Amino acid sequence: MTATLSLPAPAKLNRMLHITGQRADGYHELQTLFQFLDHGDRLDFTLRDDAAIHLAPAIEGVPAESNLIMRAARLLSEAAVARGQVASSNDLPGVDIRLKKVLPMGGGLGGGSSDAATTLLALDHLWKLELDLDTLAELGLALGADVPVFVRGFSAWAEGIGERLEPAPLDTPWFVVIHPGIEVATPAVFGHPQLTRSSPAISMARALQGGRNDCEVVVRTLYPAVADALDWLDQFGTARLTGTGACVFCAFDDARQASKVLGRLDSERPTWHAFMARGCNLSPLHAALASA
Ligand SMILES: C[C@](O)(CO)[C@H](O)COP(=O)(O)OP(=O)(O)OC[C@H]1O[C@@H](n2ccc(N)nc2=O)[C@H](O)[C@@H]1O
Ligand SMILES: Nc1ncnc2c1ncn2[C@@H]1O[C@H](COP(=O)(O)OP(=O)(O)OP(=O)(O)O)[C@@H](O)[C@H]1O
Repeated sequence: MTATLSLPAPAKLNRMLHITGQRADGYHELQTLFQFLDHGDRLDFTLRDDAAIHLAPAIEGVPAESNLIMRAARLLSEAAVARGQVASSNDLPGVDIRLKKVLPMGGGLGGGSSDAATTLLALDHLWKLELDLDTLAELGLALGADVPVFVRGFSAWAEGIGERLEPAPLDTPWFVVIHPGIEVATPAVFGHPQLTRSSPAISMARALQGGRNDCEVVVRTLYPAVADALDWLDQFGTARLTGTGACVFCAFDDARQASKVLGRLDSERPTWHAFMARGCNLSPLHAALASA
């Protein structure tokens, strides 16, 4: 009998995001609070009798070899070879990976990064490599700045480019998340001359009291649809951008309030995609793996 490991790849929100500097290689130094949502993609992993790695269905516009899932699988198999755990990647069993894509791409919800982290942890488990989370997070960082937090699996205060992580005791409200139907190019935002790059560094305790997203001003200018979504959601509380957008979110004390706002969206802005989800401080991926 072939066993399938079915795991979530949750979304993240940046509850706040300050840009405190820029490194010599062009990457920006951030201070951000990451929190997971109980909403995201799902990946099924089934071992094969040969050594091939297959992913289906394909994501339109993303060639298989550029898909972060395939890149994560290859990176992990190369690491197993480099560490002498197997002589060649052909000695590892192949795997069929099925992706149920739920999260919008270029949405600031970290979907691709989360898929990559789920793949690293799933294949580490199925290939019985037993790499520790430090090693997997370091491998993940090579795939994207947001991968380490998904590998580690706890809500976090992040510094550096997102790789220095400390657990953060965040509240766990319900969120309404709106995707205004456009894709934001992260490099266009980080490359913009008007981006704030010199916010003073603050403590995590201060950030937990509330903060802004420094990308918001530039994203509002470049993408009027995002500005519209922020302004609409601001009627109900404090609307924020996650990452570099395009998604915006607002926190609510209970599910009833969140669902009322979703109802208003249906009638007032039927072309936007939106969902509600609960914030969680332990990643649903780690919760699922603990019982795998
Ligand atoms: C904005 C955040 O979503 C916050 O969580 C992330 O920092 C972005 O992470 P990501 O989408 O995984 O981004 P990456 O794929 O690593 O980087 C995309 C591009 O954005 C720019 N970039 C990204 C992250 C960062 N801290 N500084 C940057 O300047 C770089 O030009 C980079 O080439
Ligand atoms: N498995 C994947 N899922 C989504 N995007 C992928 C995947 N693999 C590669 N990509 C590429 O990565 C890009 C960014 O996708 P992603 O969904 O991670 O954006 P994002 O939510 O804005 O991420 P972040 O919050 O990390 O900036 C996509 O436009 C796509 O070209």
